[in-house]
Amino acid sequence: MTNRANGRRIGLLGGSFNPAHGGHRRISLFAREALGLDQVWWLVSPGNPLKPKEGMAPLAARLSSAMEQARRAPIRATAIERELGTRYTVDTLGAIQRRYPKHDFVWLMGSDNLAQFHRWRDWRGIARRMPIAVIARPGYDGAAIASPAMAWLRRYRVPLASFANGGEWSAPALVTLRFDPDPRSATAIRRADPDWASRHAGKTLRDQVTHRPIPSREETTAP
Ligand SMILES: Nc1ncnc2c1ncn2[C@@H]1O[C@H](COP(=O)(O)OP(=O)(O)OP(=O)(O)O)[C@@H](O)[C@H]1O
Ligand SMILES: O=C(O)c1ccc[n+]([C@@H]2O[C@H](COP(=O)([O-])O)[C@@H](O)[C@H]2O)c1
Repeated sequence: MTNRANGRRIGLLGGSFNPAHGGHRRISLFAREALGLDQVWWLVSPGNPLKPKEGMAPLAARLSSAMEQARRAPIRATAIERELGTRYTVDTLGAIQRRYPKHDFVWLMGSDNLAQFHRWRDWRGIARRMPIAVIARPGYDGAAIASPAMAWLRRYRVPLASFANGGEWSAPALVTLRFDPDPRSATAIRRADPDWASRHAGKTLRDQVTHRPIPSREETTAP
């Protein structure tokens, strides 16, 4: 991967991770390889502004499941939004870029999120902050292509090669990653195990013995 003095190429995957699953791991490793990233950081959200709180396990439980899924991979599970005090992605990304000015970031998301991206706060502002890579997801690709956000974003589409060759990144830029789509979802896991959230209802971040704080400023070591 890249070998620049301090800066690294980082993919950011935000999500509820309620719970994390093998699909998150697989798409992260796929995106890392395809885009030539050093690491992927998972931003386990304290609360998606568009999702109901009902059925949402505590952050500590979701972070714990994310750490489990990220094991022995160049993936770092974080609760960075809790630490930064941000709720909206546009604010989170600004704060991360200020904290890590030497890193290059790319926002990763599944095509289900692109389909409703136009409902996110200042979504064009997000696209202007960093490139976006969208990962195909079974059942959502049609809606993503026809989405209001895509009507604006499509003019910024770039070929995968422009990312992978280690060249300069600019934004807005949209790259679509096509691979053997992964049908796994947290919804399916919760359906199969409806008590998942309630079993973890009392967990707090303090219980999280394995909780590691977010990477220190300009940290360069792999997780
Ligand atoms: N199987 C998958 N294929 C492609 N993208 C995925 C997949 N699973 C999750 N993602 C993406 O990972 C990010 C975080 O997803 P999230 O934590 O909401 O999991 P989820 O499985 O989509 O959950 P839920 O079913 O509760 O909506 C989102 O950008 C989502 O699109
Ligand atoms: O900023 C917003 O307006 C916004 C609205 C909806 C979702 N998001 C982010 O989208 C990411 C994916 O969320 P989720 O719940 O679909 O996994 C997560 O990082 C959320 O914080 C952000």
